[in-house]
Amino acid sequence: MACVPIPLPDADLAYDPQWLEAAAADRLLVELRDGVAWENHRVRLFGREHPSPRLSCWIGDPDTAYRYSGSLFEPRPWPALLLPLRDRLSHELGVAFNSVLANLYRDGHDCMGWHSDDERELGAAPVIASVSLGATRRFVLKHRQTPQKLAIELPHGSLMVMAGMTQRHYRHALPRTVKPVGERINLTFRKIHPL
Ligand SMILES: O=C(O)CCC(=O)C(=O)O
Ligand SMILES: [Fe+2]
Repeated sequence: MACVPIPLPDADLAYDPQWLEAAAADRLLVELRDGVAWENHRVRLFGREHPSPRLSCWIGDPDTAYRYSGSLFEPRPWPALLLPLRDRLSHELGVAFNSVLANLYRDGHDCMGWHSDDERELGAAPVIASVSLGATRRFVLKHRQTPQKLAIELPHGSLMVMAGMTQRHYRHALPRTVKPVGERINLTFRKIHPL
C-alpha cells in the first residue's frame, strides 16, 4: 500500500493505513515500549506546570534540542531500531528527518490536546511523519478559521504525513476515549533546523 492524499482544504495530508508490515509493527511496538527511556514531560498550561497525560521521549541528533510548552528538551540518542525507519521515511518523503518525538499513550485516559507543530525550529512548512503502533486511536484536525474538521482512526503500522500549510491552518489532537483501549505508541519524525 502507498500513501494516498487525504483531501482537506488548506492542508496537505497523506495517509498509508499499512506502511509497516504487521510483524515489523508488532516487533517495533514491543521493543520501543521496553527500550525507550519514557518520561512524563511536564507541560505548562495557563502559567501552571502539569504532568502531561502520556509518556514521551525526545530523540534526535545532538543539535536538535527542542523548545516545547515552556521547556527545553535535549535529545536522547537514536535507538538502533529507529534508524531504518528514519532512513526509509527520509528516502520516501525526501526530507532529512533528524529527530522524533515518541509518545506512549498507556490507555484511553492518555491523550494529546489541541496544538499545531509550529515551533520556529521546524521551519515555515514542516513535514511531519507520524507512525502509529498498537491500539487504534482517533486523530482529529480542526481548522483555525473555518468549521472544517477531519477525524481519522490511526491503526497499528499506519503512517500519516502532515506537510505544507497544515500546521499553519490547522490544530490537531488525540482525544481521550472511554472505550477500553490498550497501549499506543506514536512516533512523529521531524526535521529541526537548529536556531
Ligand atoms: O499521537 C498522535 O497521533 C499525535 C502526536 C502529535 O500530534 C505530536 O507528537 O505532535
Ligand atoms: Fe502534533
